[in-house]
Amino acid sequence: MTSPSTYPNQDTPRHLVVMGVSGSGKSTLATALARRLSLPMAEADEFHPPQNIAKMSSQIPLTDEDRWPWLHALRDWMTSHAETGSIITCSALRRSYRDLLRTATGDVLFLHIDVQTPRLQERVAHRSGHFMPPALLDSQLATLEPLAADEPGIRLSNDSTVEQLIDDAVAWLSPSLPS
Ligand SMILES: Nc1ncnc2c1ncn2[C@@H]1O[C@H](COP(=O)(O)OP(=O)(O)OP(=O)(O)O)[C@@H](O)[C@H]1O
Ligand SMILES: O=C(O)[C@H](O)[C@@H](O)[C@H](O)[C@H](O)CO
Repeated sequence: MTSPSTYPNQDTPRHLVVMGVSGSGKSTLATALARRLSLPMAEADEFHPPQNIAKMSSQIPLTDEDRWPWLHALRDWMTSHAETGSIITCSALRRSYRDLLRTATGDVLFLHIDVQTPRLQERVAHRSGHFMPPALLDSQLATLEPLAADEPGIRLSNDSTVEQLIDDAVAWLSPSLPS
């Protein structure tokens, strides 16, 4: 995984994509980072068409065909925030999905929150009021292709507290943040 310091031009807008399977803590980290870095934020779940939400709610995993229009919409949202940069949550499970998101205007960096499976199972089992059923976690994990060595991003272990995660993310980003 490449460091953001390989993008030394601080004038280039930077989009941060907080990625990972369901329940990994994307919304929690992205909300805190958006506040810390004063970046506009979007939640990928808000970009799903109703039929995708209905499918997942019925315990049917999304296919690539279900995901492409959704990923295009997210990519376009990032491009529309090219002047400021942005932060989004997005599962971004496959390399090909990330390749598409990387076509947004500006640099696109991925922060993958990696959580041990038993901890994930516990989290999704105990959360209420969310459309995503715990039964879909296995398919999320099976679909996940972790960041490859040539993909600009970082793997963050979410066995730590939210505060520690934020500090790790900010420390990793700091070479590229305006001083
Ligand atoms: N670092 C952490 N330590 C302990 N619990 C956490 C941590 N991060 C998030 N959580 C908890 O895990 C649950 C899932 O978090 P969150 O909603 O942020 O995940 P998510 O990846 O956005 O989920 P989804 O994609 O399914 O919407 C929440 O109950 C949240 O409070
Ligand atoms: O790519 C996908 O299968 C979806 O984005 C899912 O990951 C959920 O929308 C999200 O995780 C909410 O729980």
